[in-house]
Amino acid sequence: MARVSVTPAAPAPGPEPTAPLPSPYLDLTREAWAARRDDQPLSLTPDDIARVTGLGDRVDLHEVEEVYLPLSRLLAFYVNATAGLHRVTTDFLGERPAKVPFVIGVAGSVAVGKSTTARVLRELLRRWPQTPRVDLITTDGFLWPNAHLESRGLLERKGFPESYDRRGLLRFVADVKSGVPKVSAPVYSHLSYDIVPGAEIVVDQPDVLIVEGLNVLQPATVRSDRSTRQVLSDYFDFSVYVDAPVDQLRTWYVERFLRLRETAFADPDSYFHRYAALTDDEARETAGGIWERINEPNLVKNVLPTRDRATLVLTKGGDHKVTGIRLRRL
Ligand SMILES: Nc1ncnc2c1ncn2[C@@H]1O[C@H](COP(=O)(O)OP(=O)(O)O)[C@@H](O)[C@H]1O
Ligand SMILES: CC(C)(COP(=O)(O)O)[C@@H](O)C(=O)NCCC(=O)O
Repeated sequence: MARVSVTPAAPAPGPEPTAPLPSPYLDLTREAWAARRDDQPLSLTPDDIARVTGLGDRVDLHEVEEVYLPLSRLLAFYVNATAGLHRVTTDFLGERPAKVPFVIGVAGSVAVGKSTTARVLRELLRRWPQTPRVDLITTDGFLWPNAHLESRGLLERKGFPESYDRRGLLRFVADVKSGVPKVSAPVYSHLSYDIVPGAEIVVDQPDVLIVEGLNVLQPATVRSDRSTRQVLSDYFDFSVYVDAPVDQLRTWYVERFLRLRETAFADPDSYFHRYAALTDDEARETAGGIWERINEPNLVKNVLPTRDRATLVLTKGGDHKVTGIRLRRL
């Protein structure tokens, strides 16, 4: 009888199944990133910078030159490349080319500097010849009104995914992306701490739409029938996550609260007018309490887990200076 000898199969080539996956990101130092500016002249004056920053804080000019200008250069390349992709798709389909806005999401914690980043990017992108019309919306406009939140026990959950009209937000971005003219969004007021009845912001076929908010990179939730929903980031061509250590974020939140006490809260119409009379210690305690009850749990549970979905992560150290940049390349 013939003897059958069985040789053990050679191990499959490639890494062990348990080996870590390659990182989709390239990590750049601030210096390496700044060099990517490639002699692009700075097109913002100190007055322009002052205009785009919140609460009277100035964004350092070097910061704009070394971090945000190279980012706007990369974005200008992406805008051109994405327009090229649309052209080949419409050619393939035999359709007439239509103008499609380039959509950028800006995510991160409360107080990390999302609004400031988004406003600086808007000013820089407006200066590139292919993107003169840049619109910016913040997702707080899609928070449910206080009365609705209160009736569902969600007033202490402002900023959590369930506190937003997610369908309304998705429809808004989908409409803008598909070229619908004059798409309107509701408006939130930090003064009244509520949606402003009847107010709206209208977005009319811009070259670029920046969508800034805590939860813009939220993944799809699975429905009971196991189908997944569309999500906002399906409509993003690029996304930025602004990151900083949690302790630092708490400090920025409390500092901003102390400044608001002297500015916005001092207004008798402010929802938080009662905070204007707090002493420094009381204000620190109140702000720390809001941070610990609402903003930090939301950061840890809902916002931070979305960081790895961003195209680019800007990591900040103290003074809001960007210390490192991660760019998705896979
Ligand atoms: N790049 C920056 N340089 C200096 N200050 C900044 C910078 N980014 C944000 N800030 C300040 O930090 C605070 C929080 O920024 P903001 O953009 O309002 O945060 P968010 O929109 O994430 O809540 C504000 O007082 C703002 O002026
Ligand atoms: C309005 C916010 C939910 C941020 O909303 P976003 O624009 O990121 O959608 C947040 O700034 C906020 O007010 N949070 C409630 C707790 C607090 O007062 O800090």
